[in-house]
Amino acid sequence: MAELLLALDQGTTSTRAILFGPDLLPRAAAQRALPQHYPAPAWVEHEPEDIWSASLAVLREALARGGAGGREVAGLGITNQRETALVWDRATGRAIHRAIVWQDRRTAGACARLRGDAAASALVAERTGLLPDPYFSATKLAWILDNVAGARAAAERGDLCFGTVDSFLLFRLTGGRVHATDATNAARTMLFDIRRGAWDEDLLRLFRIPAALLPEVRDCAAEFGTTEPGLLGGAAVPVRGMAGDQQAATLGQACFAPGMVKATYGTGCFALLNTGSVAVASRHRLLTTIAWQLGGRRTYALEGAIFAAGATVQWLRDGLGLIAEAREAGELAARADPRQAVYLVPAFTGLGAPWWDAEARGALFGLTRGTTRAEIARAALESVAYQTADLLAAMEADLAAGLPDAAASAPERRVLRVDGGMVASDWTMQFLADLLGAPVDRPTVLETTALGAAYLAGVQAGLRAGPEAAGTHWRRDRRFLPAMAREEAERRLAGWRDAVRRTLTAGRAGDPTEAC
Ligand SMILES: Nc1ncnc2c1ncn2[C@@H]1O[C@H](COP(=O)(O)OP(=O)(O)O)[C@@H](O)[C@H]1O
Ligand SMILES: O=P(O)(O)OC[C@H](O)CO
Repeated sequence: MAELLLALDQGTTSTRAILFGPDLLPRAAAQRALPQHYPAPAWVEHEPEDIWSASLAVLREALARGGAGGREVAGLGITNQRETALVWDRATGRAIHRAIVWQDRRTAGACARLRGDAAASALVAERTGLLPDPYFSATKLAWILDNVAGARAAAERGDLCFGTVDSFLLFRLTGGRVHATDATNAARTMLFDIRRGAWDEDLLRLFRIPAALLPEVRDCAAEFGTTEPGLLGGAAVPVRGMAGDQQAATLGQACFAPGMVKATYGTGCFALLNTGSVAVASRHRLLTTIAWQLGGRRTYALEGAIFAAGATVQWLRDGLGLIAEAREAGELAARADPRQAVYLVPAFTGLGAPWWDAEARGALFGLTRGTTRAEIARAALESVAYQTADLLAAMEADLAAGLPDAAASAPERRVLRVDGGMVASDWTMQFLADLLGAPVDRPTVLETTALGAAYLAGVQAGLRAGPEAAGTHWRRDRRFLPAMAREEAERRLAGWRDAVRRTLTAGRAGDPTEAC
């Protein structure tokens, strides 16, 4: 009987496939690194054929390692790096340009002009819940249409397809039969009305995007078609789940109730707070996004993105040479002099939410002759917790203003569920709990993104109950409880906010709860 669930997690730096049992416990996995291309400063591209070949390879490998054939798979769930834009030929499936990655800043000028236009900015915010920023797909797509010879005319004739990575992979897996995406990925394009759940004609006009390019938008758990029989284990595997990676992680963390929040600590950090059926408009420069769409009903989230989380540890290792391996950062931090107040503001590529200061650059404060690599390592790990505290403070303020019931009535809201490579650091997780004054829960399955995709496929296959049902697949590995006195935590937070204020470019305040 087909009861296995296969998840494909196509991320920015790697592509993973995990085969899960019907109990949602991982059985086998495979992974490939994804080459990055930097053709100009601040440009980041991926080769579409690399994305495709790595995806196919890891799917086949995970099946082989799990000793399973395609026939035993009840559903494949696809989850992906979000916003990254691809355009391909509808007849051949060949991309007409490399994928323009979410980190790519080539359209910063166009976005700055848009931000200068109050009516256009308001339209973007109101319809999409986003801010005019190169991060999102719309201006990347427009760039491809304007810079690849003949692309715009071909798009208008309906000869081309646009999609995020999920949509591209689905098209390839189904042999070009299905051009579709899901609501969470559509929500990151800056072309989608998140309240109506439909592509928005005003935005298509604003960004000059022909509607003929766009994929059909489906629920996150849906019939997305079947894979070509020759591709996976000799069978046509049904694709039954799809979600952007941070939304999939929110499902993997079972943050099903309004007020529940998860943070994923990889290179950067993405925190999502479930706001239920209400799309809360942020007054603190957080994003409003679709958490998932099931049975045609949308659940929304507030999202905050931090650009440098694990990246600060990579900097300690590769930039400064202070450590040889990531895990040494925690050991070093534990030996730091507790009397020294050293702060690192890791604005290596500017600061994300709630500041959105692209021009700010990193800074170290509080150095003395007694400062050693231990205090710097501690400041680097602490910076991740301080930034999380800023995000959560902004979320709390938005929630209180936009959803007072959830703010008051969700006891789980005070617990932060964490995942991603960096949560291996017990030292950092303990400091996070200390600073937040709230429990921090680390689950047993840390691959929450793949877990979320498998969960969606399982719901569609009828093997799992949907989020409304009682019970959960989530299991705790460890809870970190706050052990620091509140006054001490507040004193440290005040020191951090002073450091941020001194790092921000002129005219910005250093208090994350000040409305914009
Ligand atoms: N024990 C550890 N302590 C601190 N940071 C760690 C530890 N292990 C891994 N990391 C950090 O976690 C990040 C990798 O996490 P991962 O979830 O794989 O990221 P991504 O998906 O963004 O590539 C790296 O930036 C690494 O520096
Ligand atoms: O691929 P990741 O894990 O770095 O996630 C990227 C995000 O989806 C970008 O929005």
